[in-house]
Amino acid sequence: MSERELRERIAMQGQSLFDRGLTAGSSGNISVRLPDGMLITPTNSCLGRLDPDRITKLDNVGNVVAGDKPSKEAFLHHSMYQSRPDEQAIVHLHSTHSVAVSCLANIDESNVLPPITAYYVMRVGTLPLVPYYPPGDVELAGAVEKAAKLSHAVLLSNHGPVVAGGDLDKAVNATEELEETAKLFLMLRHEPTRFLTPQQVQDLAK
Ligand SMILES: O=C(CO)COP(=O)(O)O
Repeated sequence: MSERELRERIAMQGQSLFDRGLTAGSSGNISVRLPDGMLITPTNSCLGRLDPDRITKLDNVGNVVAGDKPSKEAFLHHSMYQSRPDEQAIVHLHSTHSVAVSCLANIDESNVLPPITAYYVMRVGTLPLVPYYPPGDVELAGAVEKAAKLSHAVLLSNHGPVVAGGDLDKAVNATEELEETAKLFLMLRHEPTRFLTPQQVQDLAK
């Protein structure tokens, strides 16, 4: 895809997420890896109303090459790309149910959500919890770099999900699968529940 097409794709996916209530106000950010850097949504922009021409282009060391001031999470996106060399796009949202789960006490911090459905296992798999740091904090980027070595999807404590994918559509689809599974988890939390067995999870990897 050309850089022009990638810019339009980011704007289209941002609008789709916004229109369906998966991102509110000016929360969230999206990036796509380029051979010489990345495209990332500008800071304080509403993902539902992105202007493709104003999406920021950063070079490999984080200098702005084109577009508006970058998202304050540009370091975090950079760190995730460092840990996941095969991933080409990253979505970060403050989607309601994922944020709710990120605030729960007594969860398994090495893998926050149990294997509720096969699709969750296939699209997300493992979800480590990243300790709390303020948005845009360079220590948050460092903690994400560490957690992302374990999975392409991580959950920021009291903040929201960050999900990488082989392309932007895959990153968006995995983020939505995570949000739906967080919703199911909250619905089932106080019910006796059958999760997929370790063998059933293993079979999905074949
Ligand atoms: O979601 C956000 C912070 O986590 C929004 O920050 P930006 O507007 O700088 O992208």
